Amino acid sequence: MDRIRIVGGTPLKGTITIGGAKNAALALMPACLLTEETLALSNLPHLVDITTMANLLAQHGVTMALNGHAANGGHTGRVLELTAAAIGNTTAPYDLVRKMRASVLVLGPLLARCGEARVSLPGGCAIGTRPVDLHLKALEQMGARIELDGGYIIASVEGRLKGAHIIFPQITVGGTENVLMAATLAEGETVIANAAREPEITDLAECLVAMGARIEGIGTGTLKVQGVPRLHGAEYSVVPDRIETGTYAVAAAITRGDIELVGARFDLMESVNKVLMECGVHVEETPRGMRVSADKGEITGVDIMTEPYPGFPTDMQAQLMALMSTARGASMITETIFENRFMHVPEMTRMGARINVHGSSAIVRGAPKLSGAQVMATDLRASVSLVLAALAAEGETIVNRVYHLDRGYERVEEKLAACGAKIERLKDGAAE
Ligand SMILES: CC(=O)N[C@H]1[C@@H](OP(=O)(O)OP(=O)(O)OC[C@H]2O[C@@H](n3ccc(=O)[nH]c3=O)[C@H](O)[C@@H]2O)O[C@H](CO)[C@@H](O)[C@@H]1O
Ligand SMILES: C=C(OP(=O)(O)O)C(=O)O
Repeated sequence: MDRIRIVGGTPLKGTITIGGAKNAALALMPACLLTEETLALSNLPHLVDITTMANLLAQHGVTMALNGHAANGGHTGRVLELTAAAIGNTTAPYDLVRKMRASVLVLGPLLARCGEARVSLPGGCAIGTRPVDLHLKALEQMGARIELDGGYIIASVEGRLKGAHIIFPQITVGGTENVLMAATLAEGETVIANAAREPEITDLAECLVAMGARIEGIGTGTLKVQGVPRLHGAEYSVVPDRIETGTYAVAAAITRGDIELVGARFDLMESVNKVLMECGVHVEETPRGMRVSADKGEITGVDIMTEPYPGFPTDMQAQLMALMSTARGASMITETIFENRFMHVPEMTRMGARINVHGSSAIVRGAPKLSGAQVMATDLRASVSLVLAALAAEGETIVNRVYHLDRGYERVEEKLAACGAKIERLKDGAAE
């Protein structure tokens, strides 16, 4: 298994280009199942999770053409044409779903288009149990019959799904996406109240509108969808990744460097930027994106609580914890979305970070210095938080189990090395 070797201590300086958002792309790709025409997605990131979703869609009968790297509004990224002319298979098998939980996003579209779907239940993962009960209850409200059998969700509906008034008891990003896609082809009006407002949902809703869906309230907590009998093809560009942006913003801050994040959407970064500025990081919008810099010794501890958008994202919690580990003073980081998202703590502690976890909160006391160590990555954002800590640490760090990182970060070592980081990938079997 590949590992990453980092020798820390260099302030990072330069530019990093931000790619398309993994979590937007993973919702946009299954939307192709809603029409027999072609959905062309540009600014698609080159990530393992995207390949997994492409493999899943291919076995449902989707044909795909990848049109290489294309310039797209200043961003780089690939264009993928997805055509679900005929859906030959409505089963999403365990082997693909277990690799990536977002696979469950084929459920709503398959049910709406084909009247049936058999989707493996995604299991829990390192960050929590992550049930999909709210997705299923909402689809049942829309007239679907749902049974669980042999680890599979078996869903069917006679005729079309029916519009319904859905009130999510808890904000769910995936649940909102599944129901939103299903509702576009349902009979009548669906209201989704307490809908998630993440920019990735706005991206999905705008793409669905480009495909002929009728959706009101985009970007708000109440989505109103008038179902239509069919959708058509469209061309759509994936929104830049706000979590990748935030991660590299922390790379600039933690190394007390200066990086311009080209292609970043400044307007989507409000909660993250507010925290960065509160702890003394300089953040400014530039014509090409945003610039993040920090001076030596300047960062102070701040308290953070993760919340649904527009609050501080759980997907940035581990990265901020790495930064707080190098800050002056203490900070309290409270995780409210997932019950087990502090898996990075013991590994950061091995690098000299001073962190105590009490239930859903972690108290971080800034350490005078972090030191390089062998560490193990447990999930995607935990992995990158260890890379960030390593960039600031004295000496050498080896991050093991790098495959988590490749799920969500494109060419991470190349992007960081271009800003002066001493970082290399040790290929499976290579000497340390
Ligand atoms: C591919 C993708 O976009 N992943 C993101 C998505 O995950 P995902 O869509 O899985 O996250 P949700 O917003 O659904 O989960 C939020 C919370 O609700 C709970 N829940 C959710 C659904 C359900 O039916 N029942 C239930 O109890 C979950 O266990 C979790 O505690 O949003 C998360 C929250 O911003 C992000 O961290 C993930 O990166
Ligand atoms: C938790 C994440 O992804 P997923 O929902 O695919 O596990 C993430 O992107 O941080």
